[in-house]
Order: sequence, then structure tokens, then C-alpha cells
Amino acid sequence: MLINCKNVKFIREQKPILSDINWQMNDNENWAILGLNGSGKTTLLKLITGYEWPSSGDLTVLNQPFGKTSIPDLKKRIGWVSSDLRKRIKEHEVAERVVLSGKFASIGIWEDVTESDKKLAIDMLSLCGGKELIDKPYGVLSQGQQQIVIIARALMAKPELLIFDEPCNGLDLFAREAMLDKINTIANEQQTKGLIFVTHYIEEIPTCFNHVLLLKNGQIFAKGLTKDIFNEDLLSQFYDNDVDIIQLADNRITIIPKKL
Ligand SMILES: Nc1ncnc2c1ncn2[C@@H]1O[C@H](COP(=O)(O)OP(=O)(O)OP(=O)(O)O)[C@@H](O)[C@H]1O
Repeated sequence: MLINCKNVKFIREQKPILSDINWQMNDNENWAILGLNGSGKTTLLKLITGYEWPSSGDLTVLNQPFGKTSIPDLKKRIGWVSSDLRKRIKEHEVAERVVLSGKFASIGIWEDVTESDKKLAIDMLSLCGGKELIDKPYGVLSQGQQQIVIIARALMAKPELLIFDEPCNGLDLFAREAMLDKINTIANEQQTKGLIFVTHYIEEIPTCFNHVLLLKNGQIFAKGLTKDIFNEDLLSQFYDNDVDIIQLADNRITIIPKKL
């Protein structure tokens, strides 16, 4: 099992940020997490990746129960692709070195790299559709290209769990579609045991995400198979507004407010 949350609660300043989180993510499942601003998505990711600890409850990630495991070792087995990381990379660093740094989970490289590391870096960039970026300084790349480099960097460490945290932020429509294709490719090539995709936008969820977790006010509103969760009644309750589902190409959906 990749993630097992049992009655997980996270409290800050006497306020419950997450409560009653009961959620299992099995191997070979890909989960999309949806929720409005402040619903607790980032906090849940911080718990899963060991940057925060539950205030109560049991959390097991990659079969490692919190409290009985080395968090630094666990972190190396999880890739987290976020716009925050995208901004922390040094502008002068060439793409190849950025990707290689993923092996060491560091920003910059302080250790020796081997020829096989370099080959893997090219393979991962190619898989993400960015082979031609290999010798370009990171700072001259577009946001979409930077995102490709960051994803290749995450894959370099052969993560068992890969998290995409709003990966389409700042991308134009066409760069976004190209990014979603790449995420589907990563899923189809089974580079990891499971993917998590966090977004505000339902229409962004690539088709490889077969499960959905809806978070509302720090609690799980619904969880299950994408085909079951994406129904108008449930989504209308979730958003506190009546919505219509519109079917898009390649099995994605979008929602619009229902016209009365
Ligand atoms: N360390 C903390 N101390 C106090 N409050 C916190 C802390 N971390 C998160 N919060 C609060 O918990 C709530 C959930 O925050 P979180 O960032 O997890 O939401 P989110 O769903 O990721 O939101 P967004 O979509 O805006 O990124 C917010 O009200 C936030 O202010």
C-alpha cells in the first residue's frame, strides 16, 4: 500500500486543519485531489511527504509507519513536483545538471555523477519530451520547459510515489495540454507505483487518474473511482453550487454553473 491514513488529524493554533482523514491509496492507483482554497490539500501533501507530522492518528506511507521509520529515507522515495521547487532552482544551472541533482534530492550537485547517471538524465528528459533542453540554462527556459525539467529531475530518483502539485500553474493552454500528455505517458510507462495530482481545475485531471479525493474544510467529502465521484449531484454538493458536467475529448470533464 502506498498511503494509509487512519483517523489522521492535524491541528495548528488550536484549529483543526485536517480531521477524520481515513484514506488508502493502493499500488498502481493514481489519485487526483481536488479542493477549494484552504481545504487542506497542501497540508495533506506535507504530511504524506514527512514535512509535517499528524497531531493524532496513524499514517503509513510506502509501508513505513510514521514514528517507526526514517523520514529522510522515506522522502527519497517520493517525488514532489511543485511550482515552489520550480522557483528554487538556480537560473545558471543547465538542465542536465538540474535533472541529475534529482538523484541526490539536492538543489545543485555536490557529488560525482557517473556516465550511467548522465544517460538516465537524458532518458528521463526524453520521456518528458524535453531532450533538446539538455544543455540550456534553466533560467532561459519557459515555465512549461522548466516544469518538464523538474519532472525529469523527480523521475531521476526513481520515486515510488510521484506527486504533481498544481503542475499546470502558469502554463498557457497548449503547454498545459502538452504537460497533461506527459503525465499520462509517465503513468502509462509505469515509472512509479502511483501518482497524485493536486489541482483546483477538474478539466486538468489527466485520464490516467482513476481515483479522486475531494477535500472540503479539512475533511474528506468523498473518495473513490473517478467515474463514481464525477457526478453532478455529488459535485454540486461539494461546490455548494449546482453544476453541469460537460464531457470533454479524451474522457476528461469540466463543470459549469447550472443555468436556472
Ligand atoms: N502551519 C500552519 N499554521 C496555521 N495554519 C495553517 C498552517 N498550515 C496550514 N494552515 C491553514 O490550514 C488551512 C489549509 O491550508 P492548505 O494550504 O493545506 O490548503 P490548500 O487546500 O492547499 O489551499 P490552496 O488551494 O489555497 O493552496 C488554511 O486555512 C491555512 O491557513
